[in-house]
Amino acid sequence: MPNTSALAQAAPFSKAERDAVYKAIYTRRDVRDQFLPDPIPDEVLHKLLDAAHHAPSVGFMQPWNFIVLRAPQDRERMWRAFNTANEEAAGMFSGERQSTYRSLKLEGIRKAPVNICVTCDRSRGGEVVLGRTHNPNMDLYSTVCAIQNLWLAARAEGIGMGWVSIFHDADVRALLDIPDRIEIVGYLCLGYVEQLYERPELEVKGWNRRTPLEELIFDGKWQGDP
Ligand SMILES: Cc1cc2c(cc1C)N(C[C@H](O)[C@H](O)[C@H](O)COP(=O)(O)O)c1[nH]c(=O)[nH]c(=O)c1N2
Repeated sequence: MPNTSALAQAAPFSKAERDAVYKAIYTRRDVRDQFLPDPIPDEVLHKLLDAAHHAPSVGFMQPWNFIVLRAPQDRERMWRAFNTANEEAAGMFSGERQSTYRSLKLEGIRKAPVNICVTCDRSRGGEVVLGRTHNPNMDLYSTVCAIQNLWLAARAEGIGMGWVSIFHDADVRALLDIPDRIEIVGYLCLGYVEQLYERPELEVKGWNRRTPLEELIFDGKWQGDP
């Protein structure tokens, strides 16, 4: 018989609590340039990482680690790796799209006082992991859930976060001493903010727009192709 004694009431959220959850979701932004230099106190950073650590994970595998970088010289080295990759990325667009790309700021590595590299240890659960037996990528998806928890908790604490993925994996690995068996999932920049874009910056700057939700919902089976 399952032991149900650990169950508690699923206490309903008050209106204010519900509003706060949606406020975090809808006003969260990817931050690149609005970071203030103020340090993030250790206890606040710990709260954010603990929120990340309470994300769901396949088989309760908790495959994540958080490499925290604060030293300006460490962040400077990461920025140089970004810059190399970003030059290559710019060259992959042509014409006006390339000029727009070059005008975008796509990271806050040096401006944000804290950078965090989030990794996934694919071997943490042993050979066979509950829920991952038929799709090994579930551990990576779990790690992304942790990053989203971190992003929303940061928003609630007045801290902006930006995800930077314009790197060669090998550069990040070498700079942070990450062994081959560990997957690099996300590189994040965090710092206090006073201002945030009301809409995604990439929309404000004409790079892309939000797809109407109705176009993305299918009834019963795939209906995306004519
Ligand atoms: C996996 C992944 C990777 C990246 C991003 C996001 C995610 C989920 N985003 C941020 C992205 O551009 C942003 O989320 C969207 O433009 C939507 O904007 P808001 O997050 O709503 O502000 C991002 N932004 C950026 O400026 N440089 C980058 O390298 C990346 N990389």
